[in-house]
Amino acid sequence: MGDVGRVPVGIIGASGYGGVQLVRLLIDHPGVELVYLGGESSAGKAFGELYPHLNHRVDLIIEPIDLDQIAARCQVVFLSLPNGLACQMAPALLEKGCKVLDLSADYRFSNLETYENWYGKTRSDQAIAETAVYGLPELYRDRIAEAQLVGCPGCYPTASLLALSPLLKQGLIVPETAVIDAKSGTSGGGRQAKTNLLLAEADNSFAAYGVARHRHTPEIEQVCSDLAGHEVLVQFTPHLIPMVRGILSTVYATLRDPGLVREDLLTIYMAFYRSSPWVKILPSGVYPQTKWATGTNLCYIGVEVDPRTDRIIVMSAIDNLMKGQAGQAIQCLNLMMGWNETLGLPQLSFYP
Ligand SMILES: NC(=O)C1=CN([C@@H]2O[C@H](COP(=O)(O)OP(=O)(O)OC[C@H]3O[C@@H](n4cnc5c(N)ncnc54)[C@H](OP(=O)(O)O)[C@@H]3O)[C@@H](O)[C@H]2O)C=CC1
Ligand SMILES: CC(=O)N[C@@H](CCC(=O)OP(=O)(O)O)C(=O)O
Repeated sequence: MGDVGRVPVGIIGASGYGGVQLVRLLIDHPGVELVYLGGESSAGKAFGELYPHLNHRVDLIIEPIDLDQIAARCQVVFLSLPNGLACQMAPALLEKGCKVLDLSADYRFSNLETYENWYGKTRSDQAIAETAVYGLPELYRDRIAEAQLVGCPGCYPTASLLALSPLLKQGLIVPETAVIDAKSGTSGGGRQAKTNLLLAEADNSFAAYGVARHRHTPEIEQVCSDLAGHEVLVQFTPHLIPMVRGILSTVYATLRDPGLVREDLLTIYMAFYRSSPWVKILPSGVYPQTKWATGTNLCYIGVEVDPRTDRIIVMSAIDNLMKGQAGQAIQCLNLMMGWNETLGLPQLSFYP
């Protein structure tokens, strides 16, 4: 068991990019003790052997996955696994009373038919999926605080939804006109070897992929529909850019009231995110850069209006492994445990 007062926490999938980012954050988190790391091909290796720069801080061995044992040792379990595995593990952990935060797509959809159609996997745990809360704190803070199971958002949906939410919630745009043009660094694809993520393939190159069919589209649409109060379809195009960390999402939409100017919209965004410590609305005329967010859980948002087209253009920048993944999962953990949303997350920001 963990130290008195500290919550014992485990990570399944500790060797991956999400896993190592969780480890780096959790070893300095004052509320938790990291007691278990699990994996498949890495099982049996010392974590410090895989990540020597953390050897002096982490003396855990990556263990094979025994759910009974994990539940006996951990109060909270992070699942940082490829899609389709969390749904095989979460039910047993939940039944034994663990709180579960899943970083994959398995528990992001309330309707599993959508998941099955887009992810090509069959599921039989609709009842459990319905208990899961979508882990975007800026929209679902109260529900996350009560949840036993959180389905953490994808990286593109996080950046894109934070840009779109104030507009949808207040009916300021025609939802169907939303076009999302997003760019990600290569770490978004995970640590496993993939040809398109090799330096020789990705460097000095910039291209769209998954055009008109990327699986983050229905995830973004689910939340947009929730905010708009009716079914909304959006156009989402992701791009791979030659950098390691970061996402820049640029969102275009037609304003319902063509009289709105940039300053009006900035006031609306600032009010919407007034109680959200991890969203920074940039001053008038300043647009976000991905490097400002690197290593932080921050989402930077810049807003512009084009009076010639009556379109709003919103730009959001995050670190895909932080606000887009591990950092956001810890923000959710903080809410689930009744702690301050910022606990254990680095405050450093490159923009004042
Ligand atoms: N990278 C990103 O920017 C983001 C990723 N996500 C999602 O988070 C999840 C983790 O992503 P990421 O960290 O990038 O992935 P990685 O490919 O870097 O890591 C995957 C992890 O899963 C483990 N694993 C794979 N197969 C099995 C198995 N059969 N049983 C047990 N463990 C297994 C691996 O362990 P081992 O090495 O031991 O085999 C490894 O630790 C994914 O669902 C991803 O889609 C979400 C938001 C952003
Ligand atoms: C650059 C890159 O490959 N990015 C990943 C998105 C990572 C992510 O958030 O995926 P999940 O929804 O599976 O969690 C992709 O487009 O598949």
